Amino acid sequence: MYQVQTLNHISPKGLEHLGANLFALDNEGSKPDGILVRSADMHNMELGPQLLAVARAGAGTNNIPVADCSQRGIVVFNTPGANANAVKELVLAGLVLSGRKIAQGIAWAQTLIAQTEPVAKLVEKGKKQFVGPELAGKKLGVIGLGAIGVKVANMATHLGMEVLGYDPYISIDAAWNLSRSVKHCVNLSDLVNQCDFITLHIPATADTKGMVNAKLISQMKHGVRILNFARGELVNNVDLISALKSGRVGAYVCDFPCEELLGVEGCVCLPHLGASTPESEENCAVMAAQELSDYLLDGNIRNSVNFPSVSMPRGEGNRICVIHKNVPGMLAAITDVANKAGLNIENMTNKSRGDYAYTMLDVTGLVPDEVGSGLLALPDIIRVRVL
Ligand SMILES: NC(=O)c1ccc[n+]([C@@H]2O[C@H](COP(=O)([O-])OP(=O)(O)OC[C@H]3O[C@@H](n4cnc5c(N)ncnc54)[C@H](O)[C@@H]3O)[C@@H](O)[C@H]2O)c1
Ligand SMILES: O=C(O)[C@H](O)COP(=O)(O)O
Repeated sequence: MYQVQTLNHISPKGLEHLGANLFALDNEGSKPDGILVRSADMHNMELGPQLLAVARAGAGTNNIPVADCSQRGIVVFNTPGANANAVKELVLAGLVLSGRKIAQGIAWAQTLIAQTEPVAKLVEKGKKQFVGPELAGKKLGVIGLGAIGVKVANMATHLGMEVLGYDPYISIDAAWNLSRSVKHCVNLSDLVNQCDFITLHIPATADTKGMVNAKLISQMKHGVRILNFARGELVNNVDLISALKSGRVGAYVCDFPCEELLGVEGCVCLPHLGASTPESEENCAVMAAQELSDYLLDGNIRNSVNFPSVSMPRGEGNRICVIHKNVPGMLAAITDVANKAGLNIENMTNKSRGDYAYTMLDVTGLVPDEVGSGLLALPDIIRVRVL
């Protein structure tokens, strides 16, 4: 029986994939084998030695100590694309909100109740303060053309916008899915200096944190409207607020409110609603639960952010799963231990990713305990499981 701890509310449709005969679900989870998480911050959590995997029901993994997990042989999964449509639809709202002063207009309309003049008259007198531009014919810059960025870029072409995209690491899949009318920018300056609207769809990493700062803003068009449905950390808020005050930035629509942004004119804050649809919560939960179950029960890895994708159909016999460093001689050393124990290796697979690698062997014959301890005694072996 595997213990699975849920750190956030996870859609019950996903949890159904963790059958009660094999998995015990628990919010507290003193010694979980697996963790299911959304945005809960895990950086200061103590992760026990028994923890095998963390599955993020969502895209961003900056709330998880991924590097530490890698060193300890804890596989971290996410659910690529499972909430992309939900975010795309909210970006559509964000585009309109950033141009048409809707949030400000709604707030103002609410104040009319206390006035002496008829509301309809006040509306017609006051509406001119909320005039804002249309999207059609304007230029939209999409930074990051992954699962969400591609959907946003394609959608914007259907709104009559001219779309420019920037992503130096674009995947082949994403490139195939991108509308041919999206203009490819090879550097960021080329994108930011011509766009009326800019939308961010990149992960928060050491390289991207604070990338929207005074320097980048100074290269943007005067009055540019910026949308951030990716992560708050991507934007230097002090620089952004000063640009909103000077009018250099016309509006900032952001899914990540924080103390300094609230109440700033021109800033529209949403409470991290990008993935908050029943459809997306369900998609993410189902995918995360399946990834976790497949790894815990069969050792297969799909959609990990720190280990390679490795899977084999399960046959008869036992499976030995080894997480190790990506260094020469590991395969020979692992198979040597299996051979010495008299095991016949029926199938074997090995893949590496950066500094780490993963090897699975399907063997016939009972696997004696010495195999596990023998493998763990080898240098550069991080974790061994016999399933
Ligand atoms: N608001 C929300 O609720 C919500 C929901 C889902 C995702 N997100 C955020 O959006 C981000 C993107 O999600 P996704 O599903 O599209 O992820 P993704 O991994 O499919 O796409 C990210 C893209 O960013 C690109 N990229 C990385 N660094 C870049 C850089 N410096 N410049 C340009 N491009 C760069 C990558 O090549 C990739 O194509 C997530 O990491 C997460 O932080 C927010
Ligand atoms: O990275 C993500 O997938 C989003 O930020 C969604 O986060 P949530 O699952 O907490 O809504």
